[in-house]
Amino acid sequence: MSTTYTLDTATSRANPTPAPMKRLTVPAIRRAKGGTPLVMLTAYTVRSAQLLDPHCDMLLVGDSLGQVIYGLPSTVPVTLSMMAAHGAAVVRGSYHSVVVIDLPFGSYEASPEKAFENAAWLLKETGAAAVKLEGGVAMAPTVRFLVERGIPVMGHVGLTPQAVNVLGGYGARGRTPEEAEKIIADAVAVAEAGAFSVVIEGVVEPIAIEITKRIACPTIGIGASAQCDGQVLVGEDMLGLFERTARFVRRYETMGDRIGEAARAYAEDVRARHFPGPEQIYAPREGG
Ligand SMILES: Nc1nc(=O)c2c([nH]1)NC[C@@H]1CN(c3ccc(C(=O)N[C@@H](CCC(=O)O)C(=O)O)cc3)CN21
Ligand SMILES: CC(C)C(=O)C(=O)O
Ligand SMILES: [Mg+2]
Repeated sequence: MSTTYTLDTATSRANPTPAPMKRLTVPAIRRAKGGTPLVMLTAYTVRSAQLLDPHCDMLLVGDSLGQVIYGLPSTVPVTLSMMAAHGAAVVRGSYHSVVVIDLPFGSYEASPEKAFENAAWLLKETGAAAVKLEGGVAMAPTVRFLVERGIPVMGHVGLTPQAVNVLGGYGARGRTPEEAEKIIADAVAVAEAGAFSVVIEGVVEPIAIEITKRIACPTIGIGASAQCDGQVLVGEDMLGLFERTARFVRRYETMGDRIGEAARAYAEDVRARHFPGPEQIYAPREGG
C-alpha cells in the first residue's frame, strides 16, 4: 500500500494549495485483503498524525485516548466531543492515511438510528473517512444501517475494551471452544453486514487465523496474529510513552525516558543559571 501515491492536481478557490498526494480510500483498504499487511497506528494529536501518517495506511483516532491522553481508568467515560476534538486534529495533521475514528461507548449501542446520527456528526466535525465500533452479532444490523447510508464501518471483535465491565478485565479472549466460536461468529456477522475491515483484539492466535480465512475484508490484529491482513498498535505504547502496556505491545522507542532526560537537563540549566544563554536573549534596541 505504500506505492499507491498518486498526484492530485485538483485546484480550487476553496483548496488553492492541494496536498501533493491523494489520500488512500476505504475501498483501497478493502482491496488490500491478502496482500502486503496493512499498517495502522493510533494518533490523537496533530503532531503525532504528521509524524506517523507517511508510514501508515490508516490512522486510528482510538478511544484509548481516554487512558493515554486523559488518564481515565477505561474507555467507558470517553465522550463524542473528546473524539471530535482529537479526530479533527488528526485529519489536519495527515494527508495520506485513511483516518478512522472510534465511536465512544454509549454513542451507538441503543439503536442503528442513534448510531447513524452520532457517526454522521463525528464525520462532519472531523473529516474522518470511517468509524469503528465494538461488537459482533448484536451490532451487525447497526453496521449494515450505517454502511447502506454512506458511513464506512470498521468492526472490532474479541477483547472489546468498552465492555470491560462485562468482561471483567483485559485478559485474552477465546480460550474455551464456546468463546472461540462466539468471536468467530461475531467477526463473520460484522463482515457480512458490510464492515470494510475488522479489528481482532486480544484473542488466541488460531481464532485470528480462522477469521482471517473466513471473512472477505481485511483483518487488523492487535494481540492476535501476524497472519492477520494488517496490524494496529497504540502509538504511545509503541513509542514508550505509556507505562502500563499489554503483552501484545512491542516498544520501538523509549520516548518517555528521553523526555524525562530532556526535562532533567533543562531543570539543571535553569537552576545553574545556564539557561537562557546568549542565543536566547534579546539585545537592547539598537541605536537607542
Ligand atoms: N495505551 C493503551 N493501549 C491499548 O492497547 C489500549 C488502551 N490503551 N486502552 C483501551 C484498550 C485497553 N487495552 C488493554 C489494556 C490492558 C491490557 C492488559 O493489561 N493485558 C494483560 C493481561 C491482563 C489480564 O490477563 O487480565 C497482558 O499482559 O497482556 C490489554 C489491553 C487495549 N487498549
Ligand atoms: C487499540 C485500538 C484497536 C483501539 O480501539 C483504540 O486505540 O482505541
Ligand atoms: Mg478503541
